Amino acid sequence: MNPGLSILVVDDEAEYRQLFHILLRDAGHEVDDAASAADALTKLAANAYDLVLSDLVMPNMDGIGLLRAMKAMGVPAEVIIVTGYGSIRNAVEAIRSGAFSYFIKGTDPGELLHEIEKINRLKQIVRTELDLNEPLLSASASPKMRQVEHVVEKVAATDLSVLLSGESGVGKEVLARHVHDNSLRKDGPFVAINCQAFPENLLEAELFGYEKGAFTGAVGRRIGRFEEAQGGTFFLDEALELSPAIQVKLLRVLENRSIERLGSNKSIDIDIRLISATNKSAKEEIAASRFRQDLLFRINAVNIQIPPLRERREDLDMFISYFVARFSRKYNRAVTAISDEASEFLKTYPFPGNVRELSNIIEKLVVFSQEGQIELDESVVPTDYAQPSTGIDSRSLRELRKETEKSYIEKVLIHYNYDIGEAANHLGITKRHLFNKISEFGLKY
Ligand SMILES: Nc1ncnc2c1ncn2[C@@H]1O[C@H](COP(=O)(O)OP(=O)(O)OP(=O)(O)O)[C@@H](O)[C@H]1O
Repeated sequence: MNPGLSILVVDDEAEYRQLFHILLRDAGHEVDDAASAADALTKLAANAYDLVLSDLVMPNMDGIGLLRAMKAMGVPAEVIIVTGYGSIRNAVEAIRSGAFSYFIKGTDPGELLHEIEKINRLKQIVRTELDLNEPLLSASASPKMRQVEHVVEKVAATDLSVLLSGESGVGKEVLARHVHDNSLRKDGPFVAINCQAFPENLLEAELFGYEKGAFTGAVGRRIGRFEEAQGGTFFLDEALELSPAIQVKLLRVLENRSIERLGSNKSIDIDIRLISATNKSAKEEIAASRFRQDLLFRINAVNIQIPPLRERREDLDMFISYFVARFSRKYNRAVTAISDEASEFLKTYPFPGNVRELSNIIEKLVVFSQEGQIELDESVVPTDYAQPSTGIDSRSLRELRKETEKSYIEKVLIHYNYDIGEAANHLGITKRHLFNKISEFGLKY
């Protein structure tokens, strides 16, 4: 449950002020009220509110006037307009003037609370004061991840070798850097190499370096990665992919704590801490004789298994908030809400690509966000997750969905005589979402 918002209720009728006051206070929000737009502007100048819930029809300045005055003053609070006149024109005007949402007096107050909860979801990001320059590695709600954090805390400051196992994208490299940053070697270098990225002959030269003339093309001396990592941490990604020949050489390095550059017999002492990563099962690689048991002992003093994201769904909310905040900042987008559809997708999608995939998806959703709201954009949803079309023609799934949606929404609107509340209810979406669809599809109302 998110902590409450600070809300200013603006209504010229005392009875409604009181009603909303009680409703919102009971839902855990902090409530203040004002009897006119002028009164509200005075309060807004003196206090910070997250949300203004304003009546539309008031003497002197009405709700839309208040909204415009707030925008002109640069008040950042969201606005929900309340009216007893459930006409769509007022609602559309309020939304066009920048209101977050619209509520019709006398309809289900649960819907109002639901809209407020949407605003609240993202306000938490600002409140949690996440350090967006740092990865999210503590305060996990998942017992499996807490165990990982516990082990990392214990071993970071030692020189023990660590093998990080886990699927692609779970954050093995992120964790390796974290171990380094919390080790006694933190002022030394962190040198990462992906074993799969190099063909075998090049990998050896890359790791050990070479002297001029060591092989054709070795036109000058080159320091290898082991040497570059002197005094720091050496991160060997995809370590179980190493060829048998390189495995023997690595074993020798770890046993002797020294290397020789290619083309030289001079031994150079090496002071590194080794962290390796793999998405394979060490047990299987050993059983299939693809990896040496003696080398595994050396690289695996401590084994840390990072669970896939689908096994730590408790952390999804935290990651969603973190990435939304991070990409909002990166693209300078003031995201204030996630639509129900987008939220539902993010909470149910299995994320086979783990944290990397979640991060990529949220980055695109933030880029596509409109009016501060993240909507579920079909082009962002992985294709194997989208529903397939029934007939085959030249239309993309996206076009087909749009057409089907447009004609269905039109039918529902006609059926309910353009009563937005009823139509939205029937469609199972919010009024705001329906307004967006009406304007997106250019529907008449
Ligand atoms: N805890 C985290 N906090 C923030 N971002 C994270 C975290 N874990 C993973 N990421 C994001 O996911 C991406 C993938 O992370 P990383 O490269 O560490 O995964 P990996 O397990 O090493 O993947 P691979 O096996 O494919 O190399 C990173 O670029 C980062 O953006």
